[in-house]
Amino acid sequence: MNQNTILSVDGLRTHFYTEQGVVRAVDDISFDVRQGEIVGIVGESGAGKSVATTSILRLIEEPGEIVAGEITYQDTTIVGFDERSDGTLVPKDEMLTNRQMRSQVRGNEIAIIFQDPMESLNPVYTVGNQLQEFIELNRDLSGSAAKKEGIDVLREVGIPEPEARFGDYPHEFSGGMRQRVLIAMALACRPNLIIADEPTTALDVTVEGQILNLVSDLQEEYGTSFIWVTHDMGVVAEICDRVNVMYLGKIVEQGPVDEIFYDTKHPYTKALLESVPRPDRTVDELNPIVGTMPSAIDPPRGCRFHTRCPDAREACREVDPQFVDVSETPDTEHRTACIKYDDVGYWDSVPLEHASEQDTSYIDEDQRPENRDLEQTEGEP
Ligand SMILES: Nc1ncnc2c1ncn2[C@@H]1O[C@H](COP(=O)(O)OP(=O)(O)OP(=O)(O)O)[C@@H](O)[C@H]1O
Ligand code: NI
Repeated sequence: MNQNTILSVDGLRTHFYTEQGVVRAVDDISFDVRQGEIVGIVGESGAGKSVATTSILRLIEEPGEIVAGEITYQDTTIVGFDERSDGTLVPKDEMLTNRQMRSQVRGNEIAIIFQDPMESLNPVYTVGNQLQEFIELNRDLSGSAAKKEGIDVLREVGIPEPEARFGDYPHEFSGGMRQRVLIAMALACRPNLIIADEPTTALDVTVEGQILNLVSDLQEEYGTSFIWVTHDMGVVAEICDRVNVMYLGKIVEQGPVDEIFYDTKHPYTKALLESVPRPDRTVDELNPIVGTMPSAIDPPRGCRFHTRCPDAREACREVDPQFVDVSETPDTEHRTACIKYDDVGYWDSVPLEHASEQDTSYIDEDQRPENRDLEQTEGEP
């Protein structure tokens, strides 16, 4: 572990016990966050990004459950299990209670900003009212001091005439301004870590750019760490220092942003990069990722991405890829879970054929639509 690590997530699994089966939303992920950096979690819809971040705050609700792993924030155990002699896992004694999570961690140490500000802001109270109450609850300030702090923080996130806007209701703010209010609220408690779950997805590109600039500035000024959740590699390029690429409950690649962009290892990361606009490419060069993500209830065996992977081979259906270090230098910490880099039979194995959008790799070779020919039907009655 790096000495500046403030949060470490190790082997986290969060599952949902539904009538349809067990949803393996987060299925053994490990990553960390260091002081003052912005760490991205990127992936398509349903990859498990939000479940991962809500697990960190222990906000997972029924039928969901954190079933394994450790989450450590500074010296405190947010999640941890001891193994009994019969193999069952029991929560560790030192694990924070729900009450401690509420009073010591959420809000004042770790704050979260959600995608939809209207869900986090109460429409019947003024923005100033909510901000002031939040500050009074979480900091040692009351009355006019809390109000002054609220106005200051609104000014800081770039809300013009904050004194006047303090008495406005949430609906009187534009989408971008509401998002700034949420950032103000998160900042008002001076947290050490802010988790932002797609906070700019609903905004137009210009406003998104302004918010990202604001976050970069604040991050520099306060040294706050961020976990930034997004499906957009462009956003990752703009603000993140390191990134975790998630696919179907797993992290498939992690490392410094430059490495991930210019020395991409995992085929899924490559596909994600090719599917979003980049300043160095024209729109014509965009390639959407073929197919849809399989269900997290019954994920594919072997590598979970093999059903859509352009590089998949037979071995990818069998071997569960381990996270391997692909760093060129000792301190880069670039890892990926793809058997190409793990020398476990990939190169000797036969490429899988992907029939356009539909995955037929589970069908016997000679039964695939493209291989069925007259010779085979001859033997039939
Ligand atoms: N309450 C729940 N009950 C059952 N399954 C759930 C629940 N919440 C999430 N899931 C499942 O967990 C998986 C991961 O969901 P999650 O919301 O973390 O994805 P995401 O990466 O955040 O996607 P998006 O980009 O759309 O926000 C999905 O298969 C989702 O259906
Ligand atoms: Ni989400």
